[in-house]
Amino acid sequence: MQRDQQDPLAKFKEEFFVEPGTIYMDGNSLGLMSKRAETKLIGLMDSWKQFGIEGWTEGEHPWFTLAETLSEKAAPLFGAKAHEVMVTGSITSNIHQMLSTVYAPTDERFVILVDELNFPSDIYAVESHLRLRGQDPAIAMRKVPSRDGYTLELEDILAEMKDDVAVLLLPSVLYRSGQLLPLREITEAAHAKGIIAGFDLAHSAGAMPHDLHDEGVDFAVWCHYKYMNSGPGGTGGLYLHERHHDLNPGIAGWFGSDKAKQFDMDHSFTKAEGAGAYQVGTPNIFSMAPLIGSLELFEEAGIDKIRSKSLELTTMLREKLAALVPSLIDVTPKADDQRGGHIALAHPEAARICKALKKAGIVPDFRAPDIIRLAPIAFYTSFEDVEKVALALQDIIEDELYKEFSNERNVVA
Ligand SMILES: Cc1ncc(COP(=O)(O)O)c(C=O)c1O
Ligand SMILES: Nc1c(O)cccc1C(=O)C[C@H](N)C(=O)O
Repeated sequence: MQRDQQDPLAKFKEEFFVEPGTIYMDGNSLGLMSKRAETKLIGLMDSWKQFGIEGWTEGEHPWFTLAETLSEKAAPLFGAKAHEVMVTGSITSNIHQMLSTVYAPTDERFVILVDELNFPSDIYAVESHLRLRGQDPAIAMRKVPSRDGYTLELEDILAEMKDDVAVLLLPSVLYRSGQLLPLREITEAAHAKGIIAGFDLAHSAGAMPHDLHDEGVDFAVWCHYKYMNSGPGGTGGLYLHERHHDLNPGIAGWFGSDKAKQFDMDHSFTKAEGAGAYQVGTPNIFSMAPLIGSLELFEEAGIDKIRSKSLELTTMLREKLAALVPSLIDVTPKADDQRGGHIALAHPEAARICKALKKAGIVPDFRAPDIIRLAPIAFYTSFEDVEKVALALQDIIEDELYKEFSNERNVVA
């Protein structure tokens, strides 16, 4: 296809292990392995083999400073200063860390604002955090309602920013519909009301550029295993605006120490400067290793080019589907600046349509109750792949090929 020939990112497909005969559209949940990720993972296992304990300070990527080195390289993807980002933890553990650090409830201001469509783990984290602080989540957690069950209105978010709200935690991109929220407007409105603004970037990290520092965002958390292809359980990330760096970590551990002091083994904690302070225990070195390779690819491809290609791929997909399969209801917002890297299609038979897609060699995912998510990934999806997916969906729905499957979800996707 001509568009593939003109695509400046087409060459990156061969950097990835794409199973022959399949089209992988689930990189919004778990990105594929790249050859460089594999090489770096093997490289770090080799340094364990070769150096033993000395691997902390020897080898191509010494483990003691690996998280800091990766954070510096990742920071530009988030529009953050190097010392505002830390590769550590998981989204959920980082939510606990950030709330334990910035949430300072008073009798007047104690509510954490989330939304009705928020990812369950974020809700569980907020509820359990509130309980630990002696708050009743039924009162101290408030949810912005959704009018249509798929998206949020800015107006409704702003309306919930009442005087008793201390912190808000919203997604950048909603995991089901793919709606991208306006982080700058939300943050500015939150600050005008004295509210700390935090975001879960799970579905925007690696899919688009961010501007966290200039937007004034207070904190953010994300994972690297989706668009950043760091592998299942790959170490996550957090951002804390430098204006908060005087705060002691709510959950402290020795890897949050000033590195020069850490091995003094002193019982008084000397906090690292910057976001490094919010690390806890020993970093999961092998769960970070793939990210060394992934970040090289991001540096070479450029996040702006990745975002443009992603928008072109998703535009093509939804235009073709609108023409070929009108019974699929595209619930992702139309405007480019209001959507992330995947598109969400609602259909009453969604669970079994996904199973039929898998039988046809296409990997989507299903999210209850009725959503098919499709994420063409700039690094490894071609325009030709997108066309094939649209045609396969047309066959599956027109010929009712999905009827050979039960309309129940699988365990994971
Ligand atoms: C928006 C969102 N938040 C949180 C999570 C869970 O994050 P983790 O399991 O890395 O803590 C996910 C995905 O699993 C997610 O999509
Ligand atoms: N984190 C995941 C996992 O550990 C297993 C399976 C899937 C996931 C996911 O990331 C799901 C994803 N956050 C979603 O948007 O549904």
